Amino acid sequence: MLIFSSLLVEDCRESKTGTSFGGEFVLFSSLLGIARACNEGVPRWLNSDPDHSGPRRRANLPPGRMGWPLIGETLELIAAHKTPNPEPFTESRRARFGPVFRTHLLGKPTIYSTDSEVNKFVLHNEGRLFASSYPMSLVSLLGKNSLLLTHGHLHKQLYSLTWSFTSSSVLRDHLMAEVEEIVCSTLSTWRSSAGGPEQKVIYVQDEAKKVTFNLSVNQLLSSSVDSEWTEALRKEYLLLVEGFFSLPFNLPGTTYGRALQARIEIAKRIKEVVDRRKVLESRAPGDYCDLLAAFLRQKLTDEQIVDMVISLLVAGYETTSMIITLAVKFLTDNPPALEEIQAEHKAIKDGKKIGEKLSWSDVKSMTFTQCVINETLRMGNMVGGVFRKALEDVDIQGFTIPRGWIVFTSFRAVHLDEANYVDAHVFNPWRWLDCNSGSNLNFKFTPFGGGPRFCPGHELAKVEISLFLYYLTTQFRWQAAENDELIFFPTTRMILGINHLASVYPAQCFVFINMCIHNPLHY
Ligand code: HEM
Repeated sequence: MLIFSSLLVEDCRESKTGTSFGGEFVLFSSLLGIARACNEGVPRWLNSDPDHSGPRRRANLPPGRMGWPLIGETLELIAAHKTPNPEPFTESRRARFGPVFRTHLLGKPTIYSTDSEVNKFVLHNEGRLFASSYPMSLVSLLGKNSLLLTHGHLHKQLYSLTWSFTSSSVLRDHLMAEVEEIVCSTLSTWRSSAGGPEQKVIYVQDEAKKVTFNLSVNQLLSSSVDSEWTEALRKEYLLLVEGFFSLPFNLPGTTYGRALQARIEIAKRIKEVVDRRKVLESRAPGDYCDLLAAFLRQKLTDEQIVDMVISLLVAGYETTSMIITLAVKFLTDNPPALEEIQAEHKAIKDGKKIGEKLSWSDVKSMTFTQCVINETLRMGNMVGGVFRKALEDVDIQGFTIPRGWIVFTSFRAVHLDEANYVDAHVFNPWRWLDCNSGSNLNFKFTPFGGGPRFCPGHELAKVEISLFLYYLTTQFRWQAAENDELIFFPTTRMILGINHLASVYPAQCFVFINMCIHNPLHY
């Protein structure tokens, strides 16, 4: 899956809100000997048109500007997304050129679409007119057999395998109990051990990440690994993810070099689990029912298994944990919404015996919770859009997208367009009451993408978020301890890391840094 941030640019999170760029990228730009060159009127060798679109095709291009040679408008894009308000990048171009414009991003000439109809057309034609496209750094780190990178028959096989492990029935019969257990055990560590009033710092983003990572590992490898193994893998995995946002220079000490090393280590660890499992399966076939068992049954090679495990961890980890974190933030900032979700959860809890777990129908009955999740997905835009490559010249809305060009389908622009949502920048979960399923709305709501690559984990993600919010609101009360803001590069995240200070009172409360929690309410 492509997040805006899966780029070839160096991450420089240390600068948090600044618009400076990492050393590798600055070096890269200097090497290019930057000279501003708009598409019109530059010498041919400077005109960054690697596909050499002929005059006919160029005449039909959507309007726009290509920015600097080779790096195009990448710096402007990143600078905008390192602020809490990246919209001007898109809005200024949309106002000047219309909803579909050309630009040059991440080394490629790009058609940038803020139009839901164009997005729909592009995503539905995956594999025919367009193919998903990822930067080189990501390809090497994920591995060529990753579900996100495969095409054709292999993609279909791996996709339906993944889908079969996240379907409603699997969720209802198996996965939900696992999610519940992991959420409850994570939240139980927040409680005051002494039982008296005390203050405690809770890092909600980290806590959410523990939940989603542990769950993914469980789902993939089940009981074949213990918590120590999982934590060691998570550390390597964090290094790997850093590499997604770096220049693909495999030099010692670079982010990308460290990420490649981490990938080798992760592959070794996963391979050990696979070898152990093969022995166990040969002694007692059919004892396991996780994804690894399914991969082995389908006779995937070790290399394919490693790539699949890595890509599934990538796809579900940061996306879901960040939406959990954002949902807590939006609720904290909106007391009426918080009260309503608390009331919904309390009504469910009141109908339960002490310690009784949630049922599938309980989750399905959480109407307002689903509204909160939809609104968080719309405003949070964890996946701001996806990149596709045109496999041939494609004519659409009177324009031609030349073969080899990239199309960026911006979900973010559609989700925050006033023409699609009244007061689009206001968190208003009630807007979903009339259309709770949030199913696509004719491509005006696509947090999980669309077409043949529609997110196979969308239901699982919603269950994880619902359960986290349920146990949070029924066990704790909280208040914001300090303000924080969202930025969108290299991924959607809080500037301060959305760390929450929890002030814990005996059976009553928790507070966070940034947003906070109050107390365990007897559960
Ligand atoms: C809130 C959480 C999530 C969001 C916002 C999200 C969003 C997306 C989006 C937009 C895509 C489409 C990418 C494209 O078209 O290129 C996608 C694909 C994918 N997602 Fe998710 N996702 C989430 C959670 C999960 C989870 C929990 C899993 C775990 C199974 C998962 C697994 C995948 C996979 C494997 C793909 C690739 C499908 C393909 O390329 O065929 N996602 N996701």
